[in-house]
Amino acid sequence: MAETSLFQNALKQFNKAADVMDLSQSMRQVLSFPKRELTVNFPVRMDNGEIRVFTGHRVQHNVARGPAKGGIRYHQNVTLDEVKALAFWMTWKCAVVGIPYGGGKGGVCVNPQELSINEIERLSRRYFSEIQIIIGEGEDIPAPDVNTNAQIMAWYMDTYSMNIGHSVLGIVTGKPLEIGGSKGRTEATGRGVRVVAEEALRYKDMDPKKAKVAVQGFGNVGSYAAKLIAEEMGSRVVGLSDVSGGLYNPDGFDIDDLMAYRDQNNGVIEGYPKGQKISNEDLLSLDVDILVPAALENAITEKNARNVRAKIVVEGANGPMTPEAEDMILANNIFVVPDFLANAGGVTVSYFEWVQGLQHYFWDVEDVRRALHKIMKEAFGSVISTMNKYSIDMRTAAYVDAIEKVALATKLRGIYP
Ligand SMILES: NC(=O)C1=CN([C@@H]2O[C@H](COP(=O)(O)OP(=O)(O)OC[C@H]3O[C@@H](n4cnc5c(N)ncnc54)[C@H](O)[C@@H]3O)[C@@H](O)[C@H]2O)C=CC1
Ligand SMILES: O=C(O)CCC(=O)C(=O)O
Repeated sequence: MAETSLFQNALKQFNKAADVMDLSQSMRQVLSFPKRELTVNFPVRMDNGEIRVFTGHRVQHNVARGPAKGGIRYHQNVTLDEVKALAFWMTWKCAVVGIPYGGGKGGVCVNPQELSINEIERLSRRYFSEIQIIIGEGEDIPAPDVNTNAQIMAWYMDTYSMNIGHSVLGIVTGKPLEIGGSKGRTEATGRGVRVVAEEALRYKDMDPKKAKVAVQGFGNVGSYAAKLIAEEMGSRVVGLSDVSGGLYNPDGFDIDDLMAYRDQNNGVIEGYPKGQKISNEDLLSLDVDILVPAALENAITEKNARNVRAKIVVEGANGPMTPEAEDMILANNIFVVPDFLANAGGVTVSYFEWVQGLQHYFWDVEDVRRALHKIMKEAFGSVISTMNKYSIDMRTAAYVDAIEKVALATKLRGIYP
């Protein structure tokens, strides 16, 4: 059976909102197509002296509201179709929270677990040089995503700066603090998830202190979402999982302890002693108030959607639910806070980092957190108003809010479809 295209799934979501807005066919076309798609095949010398050729992509979906912005992932399943979908969602993400960017995304088809740290450095530097023809601090600004981190951003920044001849802080975000990173960026996506999770509970008249939570994915997004939901909202995180499997503890996990364990244990939670072992499928069907899928796309499909028992799903990952699964989830009266709103905290603090880098003036962490909280809360409130105005689901409402902004920018710039 042919794999479902992630980009086609994303277009289905977009068209559902475009129908609600009665968006013209010509504007639909303008907003559907990616502006640029670059594929690069490039050689990397392995530690044993052999040369391997890797394939990477960088897609800029839309730049009507500002430079393209979005992360770069390293994963063995990266395809151009996936990167197109992820770039598409970045356009709506930046628009829904009102930061002045378009959407971009990149990826390299590689399993980084199979490479040494030196091989990853060589791959990162070569990939970044290859895509340099379309990036720039005013054109397209990459950031971390799955399996990339501050160290890799440092190599990107250094590679670009060497080629230009001086340090260019605004070329990438998610950098280490010592070379122009922003305080609060590492935790930012998880913090944004925590803000909308609390808003969703409030909207549903539920008490955060009594809420039970399950989180799929214990990387950057999942671990900080779990930590802040537990520490700041007082909710009990009873289920967690990653690529190695899941864990259940009805009393709630100590997230700092688990993060420390993961960091000493090849990046996975497998073998953590203070929890009962469960599978990733079991995790999705736990009897909790909030489920946070924060791993990869298509975690919830029509095959397992009927097992989801959470009252609220807050999508930390990009595209964790297929459109067919969402129909089933909504039919079961489960409230869904959509990905490109729920996980917009990361790009929002990336925006703060970019501004700080351009100005060479750096903020306190309290200022970063306060500004992030305000943006996330206001975007949530605005999408809820749109949802209630049109009697639509929250994802469609988030698209309506975002499409309105991008379509208006497109018209103002002189295209009149
Ligand atoms: N890092 C960021 O700032 C942002 C990331 N995202 C999205 O959040 C998601 C997670 O990204 P990060 O946390 O940055 O990646 P990461 O690489 O830090 O962590 C990914 C996590 O998912 C787990 N995982 C991988 N395959 C899995 C599977 N089949 N089942 C269960 N768990 C699995 C990994 O073990 C790891 O714990 C992705 O969809 C990403 O695009 C969205 C917004 C911003
Ligand atoms: O921080 C950024 O610029 C983008 C993060 C990202 O890739 C995402 O939000 O999916």
